[in-house]
Amino acid sequence: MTIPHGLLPEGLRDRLPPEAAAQTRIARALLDTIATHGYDLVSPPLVEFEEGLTGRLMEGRAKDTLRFVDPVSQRTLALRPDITIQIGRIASTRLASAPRPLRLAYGGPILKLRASQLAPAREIMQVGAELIGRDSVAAACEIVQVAVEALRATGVESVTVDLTLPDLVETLAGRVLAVEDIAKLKTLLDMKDAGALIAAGFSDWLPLMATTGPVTESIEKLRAFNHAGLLTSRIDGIAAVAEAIGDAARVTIDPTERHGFEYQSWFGFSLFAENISGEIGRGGSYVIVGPDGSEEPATGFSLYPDALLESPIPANAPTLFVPLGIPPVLAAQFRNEGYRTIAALDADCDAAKLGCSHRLTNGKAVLL
Ligand SMILES: N[C@@H](Cc1c[nH]c[nH+]1)C(=O)O
Repeated sequence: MTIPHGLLPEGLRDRLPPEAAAQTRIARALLDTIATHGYDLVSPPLVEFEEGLTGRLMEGRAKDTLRFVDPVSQRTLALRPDITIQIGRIASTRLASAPRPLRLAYGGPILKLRASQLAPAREIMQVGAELIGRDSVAAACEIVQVAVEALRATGVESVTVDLTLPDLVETLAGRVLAVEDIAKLKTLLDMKDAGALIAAGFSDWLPLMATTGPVTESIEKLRAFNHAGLLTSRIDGIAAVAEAIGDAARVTIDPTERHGFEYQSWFGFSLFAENISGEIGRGGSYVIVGPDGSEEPATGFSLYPDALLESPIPANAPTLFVPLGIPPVLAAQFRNEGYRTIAALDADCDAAKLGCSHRLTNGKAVLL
């Protein structure tokens, strides 16, 4: 069957005006804000050797990676499903001797093998920052603050940060439950199904489900669930992060949320905004495994700015039609003043049809 002209594979699409411009503008605003906090931009390739990418991923993400055989190297290559993994590779190899903490930023497309009904796009933009060499409370505070500030710089007003403790169940149950039971308990907690939890003999864990909610109450409830003080450092940690966020965002806690946190350790967070459906980003602490098996702590976040394109796209700058025969310096003057200019190339060019708001007439910008 021949593929109709112009058809793209499922989950892939063109971004047209004005959406493409809005996407670039948002990514730039995010990266500019991240850069002001001392994060240096790196730009890893779209494709790498499969082992390099999937070897560093937990199972969930590895399954979601698109691979192909490269006719040149005869090796299996993979398209990156997450730039954080590439940053880990760079930090543990080429930048292994750079001073720590190392602050790196990135932005570019990632690709997922499968789209879902809720997330139909397979190619999405990812912009983020990774703080390498630390997974302390101070690192968590910085990372969340930079993420919130970057989002706000794009014009998003009310941000919600949902804090989570990705390794909470292991920490609490590691010594009392068998590995299979831990896996079962985690699945039931993920489903937030109280009945099933009781039926499976995990009723002791019910109060944990009720700890989800606004930060102050949630921390109190978590402290009450803090058996043998196993959670003290974690609870103190998220309380400190919540305080550091202050009024910049609404803070909630969902201590058992693990979806999307396959490799994060003691600390994780998701970002949401008013009027935007779904998550806009997430982050947390994790471990980078080096080529010799050595481990280095890190903390970071990734934002998915495509979600922000749902909000109204601001209009273009005023666009000035420059008729035939106008000296180029005159048009340049108007560009310096903030106009976009569209130059007539021949007599067929029509200002209105080309979307201009003004026409250059007698040396002045006149509204069409
Ligand atoms: N890359 C992760 C988020 C993250 C960045 N750094 C640590 N965690 C994700 O997109 O889910």
